[in-house]
Amino acid sequence: MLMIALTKGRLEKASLPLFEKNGYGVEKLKNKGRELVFQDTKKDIAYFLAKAPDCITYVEHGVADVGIVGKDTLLEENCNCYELLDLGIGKCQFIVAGLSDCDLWNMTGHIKIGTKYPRVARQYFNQRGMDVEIIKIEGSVEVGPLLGLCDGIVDIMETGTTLKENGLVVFDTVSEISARLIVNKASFILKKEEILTLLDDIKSKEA
Ligand SMILES: Nc1ncnc2c1ncn2[C@@H]1O[C@H](COP(=O)(O)OP(=O)(O)OP(=O)(O)O)[C@@H](O)[C@H]1O
Ligand SMILES: O=P(O)(O)OC[C@H]1O[C@H](OP(=O)(O)OP(=O)(O)O)[C@H](O)[C@@H]1O
Repeated sequence: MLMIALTKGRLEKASLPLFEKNGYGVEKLKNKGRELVFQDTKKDIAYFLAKAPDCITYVEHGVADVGIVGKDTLLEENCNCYELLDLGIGKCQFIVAGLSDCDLWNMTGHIKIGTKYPRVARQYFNQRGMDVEIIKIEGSVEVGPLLGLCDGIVDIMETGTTLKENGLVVFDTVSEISARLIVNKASFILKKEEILTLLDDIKSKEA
């Protein structure tokens, strides 16, 4: 039996078609209430829903054999597991943004950056040789520069609508993001065949 941790929310919705179109029985996941653990109706697989960093924790501890998590979370958290597949879903970018009248790169003095991803932001600004203060924000990150909490943000952009509607512009792209399939290291030895079958089933057939 394989146990799969799915990131709740956007990635959960984007992952379901990958399973569905390849003969997996995920209808209970599609029509769920508050239930969080589901048995596949066609395969010997169980799925459960968790927040992205918790998916990593469950996979690292071997409670889940496999997880589906965004590259953003993998870059932010230390993940001691195998990243085996780019699923090509949940595509977006890490960007640096701010108000259009802010010249972030030529600012002198104390620079403040708001982000949900302090590690990614710290690494980015360190690489540019910029000493900035990182302020951790849990969501609605675009509000930070608007209200003067910070000069710039490091956040996810998908369509660009949230930035645009809040009067912010992109200063730089940090990296591309998509959902990845991660695997517990011991599971990859003990359940190799099951895992390789899953990988083969759900990897993009167009490639
Ligand atoms: N527009 C987007 N905004 C945020 N994440 C996106 C977007 N598009 C794809 N993703 C991916 O989806 C994952 C989950 O995002 P989602 O918005 O569902 O939850 P979250 O905002 O990270 O957490 P929370 O449950 O606190 O809202 C992200 O980690 C990222 O990999
Ligand atoms: O480029 P867009 O298509 O507008 O998407 C980007 C927005 O989506 C995410 O926020 P989310 O909706 O997850 O809400 P949050 O701010 O509470 O994390 C992200 O943090 C951006 O704010």
